[in-house]
Amino acid sequence: MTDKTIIRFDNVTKAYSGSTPVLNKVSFDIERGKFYTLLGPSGCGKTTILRLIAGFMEPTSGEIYFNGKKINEVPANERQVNTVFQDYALFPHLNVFENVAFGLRIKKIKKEEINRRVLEALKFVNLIDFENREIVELSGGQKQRVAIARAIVNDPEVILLDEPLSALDLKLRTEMQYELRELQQRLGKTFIFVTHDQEEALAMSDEIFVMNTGVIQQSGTPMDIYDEPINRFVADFIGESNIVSGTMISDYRVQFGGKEFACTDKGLHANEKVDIVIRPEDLEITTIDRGKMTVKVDTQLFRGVHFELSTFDADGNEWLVHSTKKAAVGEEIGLDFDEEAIHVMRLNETEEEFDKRLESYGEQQNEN
Ligand SMILES: Nc1ncnc2c1ncn2[C@@H]1O[C@H](COP(=O)(O)OP(=O)(O)OP(=O)(O)O)[C@@H](O)[C@H]1O
Repeated sequence: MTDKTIIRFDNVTKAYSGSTPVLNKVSFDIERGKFYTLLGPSGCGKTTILRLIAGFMEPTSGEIYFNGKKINEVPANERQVNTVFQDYALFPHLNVFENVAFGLRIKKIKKEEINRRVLEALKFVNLIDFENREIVELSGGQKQRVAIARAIVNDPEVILLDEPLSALDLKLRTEMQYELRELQQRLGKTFIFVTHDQEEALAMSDEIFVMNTGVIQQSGTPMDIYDEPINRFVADFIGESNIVSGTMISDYRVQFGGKEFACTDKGLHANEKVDIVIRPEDLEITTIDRGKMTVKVDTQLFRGVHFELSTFDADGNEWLVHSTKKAAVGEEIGLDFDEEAIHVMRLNETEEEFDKRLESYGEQQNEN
């Protein structure tokens, strides 16, 4: 734990009413002032983590710390945390001002201070002049902003956002992604954002926790996770990937698709079974004699910035290719790629082991 740590989960398990745990020994640190995203498929436990942070329930085992103090049993209204819910949870019978003022009125704060704080919060979310509007008179994006104003008016240290953009159409959703990120930076508060949309997570976050079935599979910056996925699940969930099985031959040599290739990985056992990832944009179309691999083009789509090809090697492995060059359907082509494009993933490696292994590659580079 460092001075910057605001929330710590230490081996937190949560089981609802005696059933199998929906969170299984989850540990992580959240630093002050950063934008975090919990990313994962439906039912993996993202909302459960938010509820535990908010204090809507207690963990079955493990400890939760806030600013270094254990808060497992601290009630929700005594935590420095506010939540923005998926459906906004606004009061339809109150206008915009009263929706934002609601929590402050309950706390019996003076009228002048309520006025000042509500108007300040509305200004923050660009809703000045909207204070007398009824909720039904607002667009989806405006309702969203009222919900955010209602969270920030309490001046919490942490704001939790549970899929807050999922009800918006694609265009507004993209606009709100910029807006939320910018708002977080202006406020300088810690945001913990839940989504199952990987593009949203990559675009908005300082740090992403990729979750599956109650555990965090990998945490890191968007680029770290995209460039160095820890396993098949993460590689498949974040961006598009070509994933095949392979065998390590020796340090810096790996075999897949019936051929041997140079790679940048070391420290694995000879003959160790591994998974291989190559991103579609790292594959270049070339002639068969220049290619490291020969594949047959099955389909080709024009995607505006690139062509998207589905190709197959002789072993029947599919290789997706994103390229500015085009090929002909049915044609045999060569695929070229750098050795850095090959990501070797150990089977069942823990995040700690994985990080250590990658660090050792860095040390090697520094020595050279
Ligand atoms: N109150 C509850 N009682 C029993 N089981 C629950 C309860 N709330 C959630 N669950 C179960 O716990 C698991 C995790 O739920 P959670 O809401 O945390 O997932 P999620 O990742 O947020 O999913 P989604 O993206 O669909 O919201 C799910 O299998 C869900 O059915």
